Amino acid sequence: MIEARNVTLSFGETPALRGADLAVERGEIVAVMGPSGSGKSTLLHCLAGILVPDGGEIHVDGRRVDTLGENERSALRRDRFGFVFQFGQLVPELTAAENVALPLLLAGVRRAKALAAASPWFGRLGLDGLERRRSGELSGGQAQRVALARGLVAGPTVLFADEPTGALDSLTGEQVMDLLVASAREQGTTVVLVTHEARVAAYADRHVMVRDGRVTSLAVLP
Ligand SMILES: Nc1ncnc2c1ncn2[C@@H]1O[C@H](COP(=O)(O)OP(=O)(O)OP(=O)(O)O)[C@@H](O)[C@H]1O
Repeated sequence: MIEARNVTLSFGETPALRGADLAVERGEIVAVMGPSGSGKSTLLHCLAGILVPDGGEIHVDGRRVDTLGENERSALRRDRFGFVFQFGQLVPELTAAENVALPLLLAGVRRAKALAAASPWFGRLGLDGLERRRSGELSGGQAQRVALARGLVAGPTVLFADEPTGALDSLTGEQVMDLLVASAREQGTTVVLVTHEARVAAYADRHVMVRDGRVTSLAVLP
């Protein structure tokens, strides 16, 4: 489903990726671990077509991602990928329901239909009654569950999650991870999860370590 081969990327003089290789099977949940600054987020951004590598190849869901133009990459992100980031990054002016519906609205789905598709996610993720709140009126855990619903509402083939529980306390983080994993399994969504926390990585089927811009080890979790 995902294959990265010898991916390199530098920010000016700083090499962030120095020949990273990664393969992820369809439906697999893979945790990308490693020290701060090792290149985890850069690798995720390359896989997701947010950043374009300097070298190497990236194939995701049958498409070569690294050679696509900006418009094609943005269409691929919108249509096939879902995202959850550390701080949720909800649009503050929109209600929770509108935030969840956003990927559908951006894909051209009519407002009523998009909001109808967003609606079941509130019950599914324990957010009933919060549909009309804005992000400033949600707790961190609620906001992150809204962000998770937004990441999954369009039925992505791959969910990219970068430290999705990084801003949450451990209990709230566990609730978010339980929901993320259950929802991904239910939809058969492949998940690439960047985390530096072993507790979070333990939710994955497998973890890989990134060190100095390379994927250095593969391990099957017990
Ligand atoms: N936009 C940028 N401009 C310049 N340098 C960058 C940029 N993004 C990342 N880097 C550098 O690239 C390297 C890899 O960064 P990256 O964010 O991928 O690491 P990370 O493993 O995700 O770290 P963390 O766990 O701290 O988030 C680091 O040296 C970082 O300083």
